[in-house]
Order: sequence, then C-alpha cells, then structure tokens
Amino acid sequence: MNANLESLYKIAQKPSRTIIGLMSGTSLDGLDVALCEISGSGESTEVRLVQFDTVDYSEEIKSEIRTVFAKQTIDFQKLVLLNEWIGVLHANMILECLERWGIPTNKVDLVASHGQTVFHAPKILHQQDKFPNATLQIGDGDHIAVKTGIITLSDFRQKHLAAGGEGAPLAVYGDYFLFGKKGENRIMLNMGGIANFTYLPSSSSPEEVFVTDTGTGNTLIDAFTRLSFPDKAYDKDAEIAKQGKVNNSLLEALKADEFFLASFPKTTGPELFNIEYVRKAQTESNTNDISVEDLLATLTRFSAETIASAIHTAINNTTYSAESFTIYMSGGGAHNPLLVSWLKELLPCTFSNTDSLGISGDAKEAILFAILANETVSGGTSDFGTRKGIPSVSMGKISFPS
Ligand SMILES: Nc1ncnc2c1ncn2[C@@H]1O[C@H](COP(=O)(O)OP(=O)(O)OP(=O)(O)O)[C@@H](O)[C@H]1O
Ligand SMILES: CC(=O)N[C@H]1[C@@H]2OC[C@@H](O2)[C@@H](O)[C@@H]1O[C@H](C)C(=O)O
Repeated sequence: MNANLESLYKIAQKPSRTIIGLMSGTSLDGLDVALCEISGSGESTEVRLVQFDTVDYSEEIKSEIRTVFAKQTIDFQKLVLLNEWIGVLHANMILECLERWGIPTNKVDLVASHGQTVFHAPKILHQQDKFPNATLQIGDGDHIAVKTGIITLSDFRQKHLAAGGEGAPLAVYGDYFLFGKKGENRIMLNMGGIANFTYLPSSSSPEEVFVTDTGTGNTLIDAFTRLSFPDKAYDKDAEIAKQGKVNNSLLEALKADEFFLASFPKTTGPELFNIEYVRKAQTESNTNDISVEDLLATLTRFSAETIASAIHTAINNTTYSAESFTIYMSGGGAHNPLLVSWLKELLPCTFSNTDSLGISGDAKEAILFAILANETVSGGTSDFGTRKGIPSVSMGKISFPS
C-alpha cells in the first residue's frame, strides 16, 4: 500500500483525531485556526477545542485578495498567483500557531482547509440556465500538505455542488451533529460577513432540519465603515451606527431585492451585497446625501430585519411557536450590540450564544471544517433525507505531503 494511504488508514482508525480546522471568511479579517480533538462521527461526533487563534491578515494580504474578491472582471494572472500564495500563507500561519502553542506538527493528524472564497455564484445570482451553481475557493491544499507535512483536506464545497447543493452553507453538518437536541427547538445563527442559520427543531429529524443564508450580516456595514473611515476595519461596538437614525425609505429599497423572496435554502455573498447594491437603493429612494451615521444605522437595521424575517418565515412554516426557540448566536456580528438588540426586539425567541453550549462562537466555522474532514476520513454519509440543499455526501479533496 502507498505509505500516504497507509498513514491515512491508520488515522481513520484512531479512537480520536487531532485536526486543525481553517476558515477565512468573507470579512477578510484573518485566518481562524482551530486545533480540535475529535472522536466519533456523525451524530456521535464529540469535539474538544484545544487551541484557537485568529491570525490577522496584514493590509497587504487584504488588499491583494480584494483585487479579485467578488468581482466580475479581474486580472486572471493575479487569481492564479493568489491561489498558490494563499496556500503558502495559510501553511505558514498553521506553523506559526503550532510553534506558539508548543505543539509539534507530527502530533496533528489532519488539516481541514476551507480556503478563501473569491466568488460565489449560485444560479439565483448568475441566472444562466446552462450553468450549474458554482463557487470558487482558493489557497491550494497541496501547498499546506507539503509545507506542514500534514495530510490536508480542502475544497469542501465542490462535492456539495456536484451533489446538487449550492456549495453552502455547510454549517448544518456541524450544527446538526453537535447541537441537534431532541426536545429543544434551536436555531444556530451565524453572523459573519453573510448571515446564515441552521434550523434544528425539537424532533431533531433530518427531514425538518435545514440551513440557509439570510443575506448580509456585516459585509455592508464593514464596507461603508471602511469607505468613510479608512483606518477602521468595522464599526466597533456599533459606535457610529448608534449615533445615526434608520432611514426607512432606504431600508425599504434595500429589502426589495428578489433574493429575499426566494424560498429556502438559498445562498448569497458580497457578489450581490456590495457597495453598488447600496448605491442603487440610495438612488431609488432618493437618499444619496444621508450621513454616514444614518447610513450605518440603516445597514445595521437591514441586517437585523432580514435575519429576523427569515427566522420568522422558517418558524411560521411549522407548528412550533416562536417563543419555544432558542437562538444561539455566533460569528463577529454577535459582538455588535446594536444588531443584537434589534434582533431581540424583532424576535420573541430566547437568545443565547454557542459558547453556552461549549463551543466558541468565533471558532465555530473553523471547527466545522475539522468536523467535515473527520467525517470524510472516518465517518459516513450522514442521512439528511431528501431535503434539498443538504446532500448526504463526504466532502474535501485529500492532499498528501509527499
Ligand atoms: N465588537 C464588534 N462590534 C461590531 N462588529 C463586530 C465586532 N466584532 C466583530 N464584528 C464584526 O464581525 C466581522 C467578522 O466576523 P466573522 O469573522 O464572523 O466573519 P467571517 O467569518 O469573515 O464571515 P463569513 O462567516 O460570512 O464568511 C467584522 O468584520 C465585524 O463586522
Ligand atoms: C461561499 C461561502 O464561502 N459562503 C460562506 C459565507 O460565510 C457565511 C455564509 O456565506 C456561508 O454560506 C458560508 O460559510 C459557512 C462556513 C458555511 O458554509 O456554513
């Protein structure tokens, strides 16, 4: 047997595996690195987060990624160069973390790398019948495997697409395995650049569970903060938005997109929710000259209302009462006090965060990829019934170090 396959075979049979999950999301703030100890698989998966760090992206890395990020027209050579460069950077970031944590590379069984999404194009966005749903993550896994010497799984979204999904959100696989609980109505709400939630009703039945994006989380707030205050990456603690007033005409124009009428599950990204999207809504609502404070208040309200409306729709489609649900928040938006206070005003549910369930909300997405790799190496194809958007598949391409 090939020596690489033999070592993978041994890893697959271990009672527990040490897996590094990596996620760098649409906010481009940095690389989340989660060192996990994982045992079991599927619904009996157990995860212990041993170490977690976000390695901040330098201004150089952010601006290089932004040259191709969510853009229709790009320098094609730059995309090719970035695919390799990000792979190397991510490998170095893993090595930095391991050194800081005092953990040798040979103690790690697997790396699970999401890569950097550069363009997400579900049919609802590209609207070209002959082309399927599509998405592209860069930062090649081979660089990570060769540089770290650790078997690496990467490019998880392509199998999901091949099996009929939109390539996202994948959160459901981790949320259902870790947080699905018979007898409790739970919603796992992640507010990153884009917001999404996993619906976990008390039946815990795979037939009822689903996951969907809701629209923008922080991406528009971040973009307009950066535009007016180039030294700020985001509106920390909603300090700017809190000084403004929601402009209702603009809010209605922002909510008018057909994405909000489409049924679940659906996915989106900054390819739709970007500066041009807001400028168009401002022109339509004659609000081009509103202050940056009012604009940020309105964009924060836009996130709150669209998240709340999607959750209302999900609950209204069932016989459960809204009051019986607990919403477990995660992602950077859970740190935005204005967004959270508006969500609490708009939804009669109980609010908590994933930390109260023993999983750090900031680490949750990186942990998800460690779980997906664990599933591929030693689990199965967990059955999500026939529900659209959650194919029962194993995901990730395997890169060997040699
Ligand atoms: N204290 C805070 N106040 C306001 N907003 C905050 C705060 N802390 C974090 N955020 C927001 O969270 C964002 C980062 O969120 P996160 O890391 O979850 O996004 P991401 O993983 O890149 O996105 P996605 O999940 O869409 O891929 C920041 O850009 C900022 O908008
Ligand atoms: C294409 C892509 O990278 N999508 C991300 C993004 O960030 C949040 C939301 O949009 C979600 O759909 C997804 O990531 C998480 C990890 C997911 O797949 O569940």
